[in-house]
Amino acid sequence: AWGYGPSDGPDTWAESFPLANGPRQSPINIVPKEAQFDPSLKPLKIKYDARDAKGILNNGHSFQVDFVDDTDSSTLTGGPISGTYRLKQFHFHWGASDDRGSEHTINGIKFPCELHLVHWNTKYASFGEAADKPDGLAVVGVFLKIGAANPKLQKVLDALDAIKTKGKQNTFSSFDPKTLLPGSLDYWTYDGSLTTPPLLESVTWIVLKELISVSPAQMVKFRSLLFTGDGEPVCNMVDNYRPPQLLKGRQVRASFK
Ligand SMILES: CC(C)NC[C@H](O)COc1ccc(S(N)(=O)=O)cc1
Ligand SMILES: [Zn+2]
Repeated sequence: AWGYGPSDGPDTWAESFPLANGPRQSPINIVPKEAQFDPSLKPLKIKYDARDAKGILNNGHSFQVDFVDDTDSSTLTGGPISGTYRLKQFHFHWGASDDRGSEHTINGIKFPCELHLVHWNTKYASFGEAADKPDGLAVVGVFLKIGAANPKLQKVLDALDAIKTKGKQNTFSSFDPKTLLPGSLDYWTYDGSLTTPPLLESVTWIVLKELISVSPAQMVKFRSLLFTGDGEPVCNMVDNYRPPQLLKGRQVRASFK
């Protein structure tokens, strides 16, 4: 199976997942000066209901917080997308040290961590149905930068001790991920893909310009997770990021001047 190590990492993924060399792969390096301001882009409209939070899972690649998505109670609309997209889960990517960990980069700069809020287009019946359609998914990306401890992260980080190893999951309730977002919803947007196998080219990426903070001690919590399952040789869950991919002629648009 795939991973982030020398023998199963991003450079090997094309062997089993030919989309790895496709025309709209993610992440990318964002060069703000080359992004075109698009006045037709609408403001992002994000409406989440804390009661939709369901569980937290170590999936062996990251950890994710899953949401109930059988109604339009937690949705993303506006921005570059048309129609209604429902929140399915959020997860993170991070590094072994504070100098790396994000998937998208800005002018080649890597951040220590990146948050992904994954939504699916309700014109399809489910996430699984939407996942391989060109307009199937919309992921909001948020960069985390080292600074003061972020109190909004703490509930998530405190839940990690119970899901240390691959496959472990726990209940996780009453959490509004909107509290993780920065004050400004200015964004860059481009057509891309899942950043992990199966690398499906189904994602409208919406990367926020404003960062949120995370402290070094909080980063240590992320790094306390394991890629490996109970009873397997221990492998710390770190550097679970794919590096930037070729733009291949794609336009990156900005919602702001
Ligand atoms: C093919 C479908 C049904 N299964 C996909 C699997 O759950 C993985 O889903 C995802 C969802 C989001 C991302 S990211 N890092 O681009 O936000 C990557 C994989
Ligand atoms: Zn992700």
